[in-house]
Amino acid sequence: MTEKKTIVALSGDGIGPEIMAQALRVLKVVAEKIEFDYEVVEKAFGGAGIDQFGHPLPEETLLACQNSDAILLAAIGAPKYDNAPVRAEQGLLALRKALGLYANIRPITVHPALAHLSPLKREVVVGSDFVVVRELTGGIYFGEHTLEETSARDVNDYSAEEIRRIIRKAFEIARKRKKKVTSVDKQNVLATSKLWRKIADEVATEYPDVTLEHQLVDSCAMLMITNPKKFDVIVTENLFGDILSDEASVLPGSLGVMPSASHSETGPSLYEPIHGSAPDIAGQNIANPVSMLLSVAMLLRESFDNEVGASMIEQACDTVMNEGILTRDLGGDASTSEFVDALIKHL
Ligand SMILES: NC(=O)C1=CN([C@@H]2O[C@H](COP(=O)(O)OP(=O)(O)OC[C@H]3O[C@@H](n4cnc5c(N)ncnc54)[C@H](O)[C@@H]3O)[C@@H](O)[C@H]2O)C=CC1
Ligand SMILES: CC(C)CC(=O)C(=O)O
Ligand SMILES: [Mg+2]
Repeated sequence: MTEKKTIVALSGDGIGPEIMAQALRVLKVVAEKIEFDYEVVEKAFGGAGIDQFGHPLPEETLLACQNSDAILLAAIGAPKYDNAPVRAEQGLLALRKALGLYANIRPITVHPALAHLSPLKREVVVGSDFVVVRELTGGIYFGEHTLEETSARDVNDYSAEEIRRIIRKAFEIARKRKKKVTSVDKQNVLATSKLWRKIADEVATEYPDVTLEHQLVDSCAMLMITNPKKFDVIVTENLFGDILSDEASVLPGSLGVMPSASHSETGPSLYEPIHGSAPDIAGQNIANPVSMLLSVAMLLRESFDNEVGASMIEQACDTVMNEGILTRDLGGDASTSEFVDALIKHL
């Protein structure tokens, strides 16, 4: 008998609880088929943490995450917490830091049968298949922030070691793919980027089988939607990775189909859609659950080495979308739960 695994579920805010409920429904069905023994521990986080405990990362939530085998997060943040003494987003940054989740992996693929869902030309998107490796626990999001009446300051800080480990991670991923790393920076202006580029060149010598190219972030943003097939693994700092990966969602057609995994050096990994809590559509059962479902697939594959369960979910998502059952963000009229009802029939 295999040991029971503990998955912490952080539903958070906005569409978070709706898409988490559907993800757990799917996980239950898949787990029965693949004989995956697990328990779900649900904890308050983000705005929900502020409501219940006065803090976006309550102590018991952090403890449960630290003691888990994997963490599934939906999304946090809502306008009502924007002027709270501690914002919901601070809980997310604090959790990433506390768990040492330095490597955020955001895969982007466009299935040929689903290329029509992209606003971009078919010949541009078909065959796009790359990964954004975003540094997640350093940079400007974690530097000092000062806000005064007539001035403001945010510090962008990176140590050589922080850069080295994320670049190495990108090379390791590239080694198992098309063996190309594009390191994205703004070294024509920023000191942090000059260090970033130097370390990337150093790390490249450890991986003679992988090609390294450098790209400035502004032109990278353009290339990502004019020539996305040129990319295999993009590695970049926290802020740039945040922005570029949301931009990349234009390729498959919606933020609602974009999953991610965040890894530390030793502890549990966290899986979450790249999108936020979408307050504009919360509570209506119309959010696209695919990003959340694909995050569950990544969890099964990467934390539990369960390729069968992961592929089952991924293929079912593709099949249902290919049948034209789509949520509104992709031009359809299926509700969140109708999409998942259809998906469960394909499992
Ligand atoms: N990891 C997280 O929990 C993140 C939280 N946030 C927070 O989310 C809140 C809202 O931020 P926004 O800038 O509006 O970004 P957002 O990603 O929540 O929404 C941007 C747009 O995409 C749509 N969208 C997002 N996910 C969707 C889905 N699954 N299905 C269909 N449409 C979807 C939304 O309706 C909205 O029009 C803020 O408080 C922000 O700080 C933002 C990004 C990540
Ligand atoms: C609080 C933000 C850094 C969340 C976000 O936009 C993200 O991680 O993609
Ligand atoms: Mg983001």
